[in-house]
Amino acid sequence: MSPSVADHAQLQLRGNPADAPWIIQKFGGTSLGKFAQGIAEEIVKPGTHHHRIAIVCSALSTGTKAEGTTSRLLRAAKAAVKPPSTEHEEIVAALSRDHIAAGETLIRDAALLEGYKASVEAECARARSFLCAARVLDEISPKTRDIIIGAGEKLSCLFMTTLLQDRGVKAEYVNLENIIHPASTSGTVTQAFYDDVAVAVAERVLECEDRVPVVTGFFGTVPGSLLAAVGRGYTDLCAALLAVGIKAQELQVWKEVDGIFTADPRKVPQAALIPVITPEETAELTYWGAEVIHPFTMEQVIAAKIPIRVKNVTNPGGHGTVIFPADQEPLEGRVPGTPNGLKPSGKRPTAVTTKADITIINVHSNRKNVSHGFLAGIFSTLDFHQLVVDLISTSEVHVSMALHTDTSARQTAVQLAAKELERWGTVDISRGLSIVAVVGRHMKRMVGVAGRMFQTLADASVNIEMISQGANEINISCVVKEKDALKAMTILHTTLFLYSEVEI
Ligand SMILES: Nc1ncnc2c1ncn2[C@@H]1O[C@H](COP(=O)(O)OP(=O)(O)O)[C@@H](O)[C@H]1O
Ligand SMILES: N[C@@H](CC(=O)OP(=O)(O)O)C(=O)O
Repeated sequence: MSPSVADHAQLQLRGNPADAPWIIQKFGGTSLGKFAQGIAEEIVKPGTHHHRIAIVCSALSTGTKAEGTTSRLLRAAKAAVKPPSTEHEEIVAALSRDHIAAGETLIRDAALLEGYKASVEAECARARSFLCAARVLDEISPKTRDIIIGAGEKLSCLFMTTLLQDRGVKAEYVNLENIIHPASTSGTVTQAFYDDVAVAVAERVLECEDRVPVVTGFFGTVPGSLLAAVGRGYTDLCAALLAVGIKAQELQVWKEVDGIFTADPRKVPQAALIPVITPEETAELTYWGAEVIHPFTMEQVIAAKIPIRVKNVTNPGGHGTVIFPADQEPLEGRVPGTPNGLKPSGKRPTAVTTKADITIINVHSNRKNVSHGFLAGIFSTLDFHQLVVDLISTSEVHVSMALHTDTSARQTAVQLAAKELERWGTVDISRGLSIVAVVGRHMKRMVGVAGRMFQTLADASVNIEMISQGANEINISCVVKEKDALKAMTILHTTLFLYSEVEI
């Protein structure tokens, strides 16, 4: 029997080449919202020439993450249990409209478009039914909230699957909503749990055969809840688990920057792209404000000796930044595209970064208490208020702590904690501060970085409120007034990154 027109069209589609190495590509919400066409035509499709590609998608955002689908679904979940608000219904209707509009703009094939629209409507109807159930029950469990936010990744993957098919790629929608067995969703999140998820996700992806898997970065209701256990940015972790389970050659995290820079390129135009960086340095940078990658992601992938490459959706030909330990060989041969191997030259700090919304709490002991209970008492108070200390500097009778107070809840918690801390002595609070951190693995063997850092800030009349060096010796941080942070970062970048240091 000769193939039908539809079969013929299917035969023309490009799929994954048999037995080629796997590359996992993770796309964030804003990249998908703004560059879906480029991702399909210039990244995924050409990727299948030499590799098997699986893509992991986050939920669409057209502007900032705060206005994106996940944030809107979280708002809907809140509104559902706050009658008489009908905001949840309006949000779901708007999400349906937005996803259908995205499809109408880019999907050319009428039949594919119709099928896509029906799937969007079905998915939105399902989200609506969970929200209505929450309204009736007058409560929303963490698991229900997980299911509701998961609709975001399902919608974006339905969109990307159809778009890829429309552009001649054999693609398969892979919904991981039920990938975790219900029996394992009680208890706590352990490494063994992540190992099981990695295996299950890889098995599901292998079922796609030559079709390019389009995988929901949402991977089901994890023990406790996804938001509590992993937090926002969980699609990075999902991509990491897939890369580990399938033994990928590389995990690519696609951003709207060329990779990791010596400073935030939006703020410091002279910042340079870092070709290779270690996971420890990346973790420090991420912690101090460079929003590059979810920290758990690195742990999982690096333990499996798989390099991570950060690349730019608007510059697919760029080398990007490879994250890999300096002293290891990757699982699958050399890291492709790193001419100097994994050991970049130059004995300078790697990067400088800042973190805003910092508050310092100073506690001066009244010496009426024995010093051994002093620190324990302070930390139990902070723990009670769920406050995390970013930096600490201490003597026997004086403690300064820098805390991230980016939400009004945290600001209130600091206020309450400070009141309670008065039992230990005099307490004062300084607000409106930023952390400035210099990070680099070579700093362990360099003399003079700290000296030059503080001299540079003094020369620029930047007042330093607090100083701290990380125990791993690859970061030196200080706290400055928020209004001085950009000046501090720029001047440190210019001074510390221009001169080589003396190695000891
Ligand atoms: N050292 C750094 N290198 C690269 N990006 C950085 C750095 N510090 C801060 N950033 C910022 O992190 C963001 C990461 O890229 P983006 O694609 O916008 O993130 P996401 O996909 O997580 O929304 C960029 O906006 C960039 O300005
Ligand atoms: N969509 C989810 C998960 C995620 O990973 O997001 P992104 O990849 O866009 O940072 C969120 O907004 O938290």
